[in-house]
Amino acid sequence: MSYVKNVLEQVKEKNQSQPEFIQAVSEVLPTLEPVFTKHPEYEKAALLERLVEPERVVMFRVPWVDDKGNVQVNRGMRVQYNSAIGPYKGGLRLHPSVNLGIIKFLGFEQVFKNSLTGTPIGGGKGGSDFDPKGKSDNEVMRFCQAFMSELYRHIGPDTDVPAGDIGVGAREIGYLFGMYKKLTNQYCGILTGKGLEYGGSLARKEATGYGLIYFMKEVIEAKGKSFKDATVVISGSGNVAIYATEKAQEYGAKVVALSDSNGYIYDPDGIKLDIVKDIKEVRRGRIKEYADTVKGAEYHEGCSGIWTIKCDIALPCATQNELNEESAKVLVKNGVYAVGEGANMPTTIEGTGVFQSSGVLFAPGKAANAGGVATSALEMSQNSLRLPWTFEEVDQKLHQIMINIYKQCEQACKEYGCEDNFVAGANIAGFTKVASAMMAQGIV
Ligand SMILES: NC(=O)C1=CN([C@@H]2O[C@H](COP(=O)(O)OP(=O)(O)OC[C@H]3O[C@@H](n4cnc5c(N)ncnc54)[C@H](O)[C@@H]3O)[C@@H](O)[C@H]2O)C=CC1
Ligand SMILES: O=C(O)CCC(=O)C(=O)O
Repeated sequence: MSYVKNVLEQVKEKNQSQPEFIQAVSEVLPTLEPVFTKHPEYEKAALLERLVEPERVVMFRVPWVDDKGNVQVNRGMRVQYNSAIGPYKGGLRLHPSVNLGIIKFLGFEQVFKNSLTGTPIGGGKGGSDFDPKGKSDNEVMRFCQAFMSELYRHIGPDTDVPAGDIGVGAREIGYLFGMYKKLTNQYCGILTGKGLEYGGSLARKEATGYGLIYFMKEVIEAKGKSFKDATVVISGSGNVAIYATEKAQEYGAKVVALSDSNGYIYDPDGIKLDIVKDIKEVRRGRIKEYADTVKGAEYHEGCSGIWTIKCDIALPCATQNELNEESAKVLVKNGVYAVGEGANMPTTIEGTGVFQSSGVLFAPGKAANAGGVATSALEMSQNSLRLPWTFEEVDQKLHQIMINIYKQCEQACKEYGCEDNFVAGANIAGFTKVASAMMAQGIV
């Protein structure tokens, strides 16, 4: 058995109750075989055994009091995965499904993604099984304060810089920042995705969605295709989905569907984004309300039906494993030619296999959605400089970073003979830099 296969077997053995983590590692490791063949010294340094194990996992209780005066207890965690190329960096997720295996899969992905951005950030991820849905602002604030009252001792602007993810937006970042400042008496860039009034960066809110479209533009234009007049289906209706829709529309695409965890909307005339923003960003409502407002739009219960809509480009931007083998086959049958992951690991391994074997251009999340964390790194730079950049400056840097990520993936594919396999390209390109840094830093 090869070294890589052996390590993968160990990961499966040791983490049996963490299916998402095993899935993420199983997607990455086999694609790294040729790198290990080229670098036998990595095996001697047990590089892979060290890479798959987080440097540190912190798990803690989060007690808070709800509006009725009842004490609630959630579980909080932060996985500080790898700091070879910079301080740990990655979002916080608040969702009832959060568990250690999910946060580990996200942290593992983040290591490669952050490396691809070309900025000096290591990988981490955190969160809690707290469900912000249906909670009052005061309850969310008390939860965030309780969460930070433990987390603050493990993070720092040069140690670990969290940000948002599912369920964590500007409101939550504000409450977390306020508590960190109170506890430490320090005003610093401890979180990214901050409000513009207190150290946030212009274009961070838009960055993941815009970055996805910038990346996909490179992918499809290399094959003579364009967003102009393309029919696009996007799942989710949160931060990533909304701004992917905005940029795709700006490039002339017709986005015909969006979803949330209850169901999806189909608007054959093209989604009216101002209505979605009002529902989701202002009123925190359900996507169903769109069909109540817009004539000719349909609402369907259930999430996976969105993939039965005929489209040229599909962009899963909601959550992990939302696009399975069966849905992938339907998309292929309906003529999809490109799929770009705005979410983290939204496609199952089998679904990815269907796209790849059908010649569909498939862009994995760790490359395609890296624009968010890349812009977080730009926010950190602005915080260190104590100077804000204009929207245009940040957006232009983001665009260039996404082009560079595309080029790195393409280059790795060429070098290792896996042309157009962006999964392998992204894994190899992301891994190479982290591996060199780990080798240079000795056995730590
Ligand atoms: N916000 C960011 O900067 C980045 C986010 N991501 C990833 O993008 C994905 C979405 O994150 P955000 O937009 O930030 O979160 P969000 O909380 O703003 O939105 C998530 C959306 O997905 C929907 N959703 C949840 N489960 C669903 C399901 N099973 N089917 C359909 N819709 C579902 C929710 O209703 C919500 O509309 C996640 O996988 C996240 O890890 C990746 C890179 C950066
Ligand atoms: O901006 C960040 O630090 C976090 C982004 C994130 O969580 C992700 O890339 O999945």
